[in-house]
Amino acid sequence: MGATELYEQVDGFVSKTVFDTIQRFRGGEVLTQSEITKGLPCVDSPTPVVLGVSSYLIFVILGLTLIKTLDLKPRTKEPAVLKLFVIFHNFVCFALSLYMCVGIVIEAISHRYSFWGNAYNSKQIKMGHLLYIFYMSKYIEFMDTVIMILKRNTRQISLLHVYHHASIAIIWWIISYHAPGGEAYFSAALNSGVHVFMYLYYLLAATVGKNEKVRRKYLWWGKYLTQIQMFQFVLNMIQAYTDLKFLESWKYPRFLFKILFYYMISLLGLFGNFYVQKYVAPGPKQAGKIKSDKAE
Ligand SMILES: CC(C)(COP(=O)(O)OP(=O)(O)OC[C@H]1O[C@@H](n2cnc3c(N)ncnc32)[C@H](O)[C@@H]1OP(=O)(O)O)[C@@H](O)C(=O)NCCC(=O)NCCSC(=O)CC(=O)O
Repeated sequence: MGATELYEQVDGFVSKTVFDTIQRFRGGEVLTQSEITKGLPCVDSPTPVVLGVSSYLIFVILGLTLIKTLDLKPRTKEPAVLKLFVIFHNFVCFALSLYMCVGIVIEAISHRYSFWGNAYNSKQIKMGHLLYIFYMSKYIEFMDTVIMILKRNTRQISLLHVYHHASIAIIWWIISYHAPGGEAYFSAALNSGVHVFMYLYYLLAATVGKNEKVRRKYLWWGKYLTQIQMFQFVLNMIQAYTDLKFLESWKYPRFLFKILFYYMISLLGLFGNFYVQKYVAPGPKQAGKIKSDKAE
């Protein structure tokens, strides 16, 4: 059997399983594809995202196993090529996030969107394309975990991190496939905005090195960044709740609000735990201190 036939067989199986599962979850309603994203790479079928996330998870398991088996400690000084790659990756993600945030906000204003309560409109092609780019950016973000593994920073490869990176790609595949516009604009604009600061933080962290004094000088705001990330999840949760209660069902698919609501609860729980472990549990003197210093 050739590679193409094998892919077709896998695609048939994955597509049937995914579409059947979503249909069951929606009480029998079939998941139709948006005209806007038809034919774009990685969206017509769930197979690319399922294979992408599966490969990502296998890579993480293999990476962690290798680090554990060889008893590798976090690098005290990484090779120059790795440092340059990390800086490049963060700069790309920073610039892309800025582009997506500004682009989505401009589109929302030009279509006279309200803060919440917006209907999906299959004629708003540019908005659909921006949300599709947002979905594709989730593949680029897999590189965050590759960086963590190459740096052997196992403390960073948490359940929170891996769960977030794996699940968000699947959720945004569903949105890109079915309803890339309307109420989804809010999560994408907000998250891109938050990611502008998150990748600026990581860019600075990668640039300033490991000296704790220098880090305190440039990265003191990490704690506030985590608070902003959590506030973002609260806003998404309130949006999902109010839309579930008050939004007419023809405007935006209700099952996506259900997913958003429970997903935000899970992220808030995991981030709450992260916040306590990193900024509260170590005691006030340690707040903001980078844990990796302990590993050196
Ligand atoms: C302040 C945070 C942004 C990051 O917390 P961290 O504990 O990871 O931060 P830290 O201070 O240890 O980060 C510094 C270390 O990260 C390395 N580093 C640099 N660039 C990186 C990148 N792109 N991905 C992962 N690590 C990276 C630096 O070289 C440095 O390593 P060294 O110390 O070796 O020199 C936090 O709020 C947060 O998000 N925590 C959750 C962890 C996480 O996975 N977040 C991202 C996905 S969740 C997400 O994205 C939610 C959202 O949508 O908002």
